[in-house]
Amino acid sequence: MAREKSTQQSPGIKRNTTTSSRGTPSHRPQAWLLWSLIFLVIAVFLALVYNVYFNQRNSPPFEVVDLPGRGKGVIASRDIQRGELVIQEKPLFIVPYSTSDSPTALISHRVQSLNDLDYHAFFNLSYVNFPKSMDPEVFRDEVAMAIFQTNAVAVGQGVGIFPRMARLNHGCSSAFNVVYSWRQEKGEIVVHALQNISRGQELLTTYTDTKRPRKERREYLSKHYGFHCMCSVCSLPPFQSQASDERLNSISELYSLFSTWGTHSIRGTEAIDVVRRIWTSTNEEGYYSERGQLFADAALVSLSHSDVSAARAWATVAAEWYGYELGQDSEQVANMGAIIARPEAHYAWGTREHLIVGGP
Ligand SMILES: C[S@@+](CC[C@H](N)C(=O)[O-])C[C@H]1O[C@@H](n2cnc3c(N)ncnc32)[C@H](O)[C@@H]1O
Repeated sequence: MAREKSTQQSPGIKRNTTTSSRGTPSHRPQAWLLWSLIFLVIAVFLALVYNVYFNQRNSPPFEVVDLPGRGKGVIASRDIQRGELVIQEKPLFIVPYSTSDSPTALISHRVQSLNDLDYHAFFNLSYVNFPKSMDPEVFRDEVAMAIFQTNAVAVGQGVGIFPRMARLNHGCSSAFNVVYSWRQEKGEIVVHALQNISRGQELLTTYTDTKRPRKERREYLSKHYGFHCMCSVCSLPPFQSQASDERLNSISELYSLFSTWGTHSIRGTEAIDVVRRIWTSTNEEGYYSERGQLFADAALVSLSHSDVSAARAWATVAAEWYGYELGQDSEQVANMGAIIARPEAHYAWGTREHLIVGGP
């Protein structure tokens, strides 16, 4: 019946489509319009969401701001995940470690060769340890040298200036949350987040090996960088600061002990045990740097002793931590992949007595 009805009605319906605003057929063009509108709204909404997401992923996740008592510094403009790439930068210039020329003349020459933009970026950087008796407007070469000493970082065979990265302030032990590494093949520096960083938190790198007591760290930082470190570790109350110092000392000693496996002074099983102890102590301290290297060394010990499953297991955790610190696309992660795939193909395979050393 319904079908019959609809067939019978169709001629009249056709006639009515342009004049009537009621009844099913006269709604057809409006329904079409309504659906188009809905699709349009959805498309615009998706484009907006994508745009926001895309911009977030592609604009730097930080801003450089003035921070009382420490000049400029770098603050997260959104939450940053552990392992995220935060800075990728080519140097303004790189100089060799040592030179027969006067270092001041060498730096001055490199700075004079910069284009206007880079020249200003260089002279915008901060500097310390500049004699008060000298007028910085007059002694430009000496200012350039002071800027270089305050901001340059070791890369490959030389020392370079990276103006963006140079805004990162320092933190000790558990306080630093980003790590830089040099990519020789691309001639650039990359900085990765070693810990999750919340929006508004300062990004801190480390200027020195901080696996040493607060007094030593502060002396070094004061001498070379002209500041008294008040990072979250240096500001711990006396009892906790002492506990941290003891842990850091013990971690350093454990690293030294581990290295004696290379001279056959400790057995493979003991070396692996030391790695586990370093892992526990660094967890307690909140010190996450250098783990990729530590676990890669444990993989090396394991495969040298032909312990295939330990080698694979250590290489797996090494790849994870290298991934955070140096990037998933780093050659170190690729090297661990090769060990996981074929430990026996490694040059050190079976170079020590056969031994089950044990995994993580
Ligand atoms: C490489 S620059 C870092 C960026 C610098 N704050 C700026 O304004 O460009 C090194 C200098 O920053 C300052 N600095 C770095 N870390 C600091 C910290 N934790 N506390 C106070 N000052 C710090 C020191 O003056 C140091 O010599």
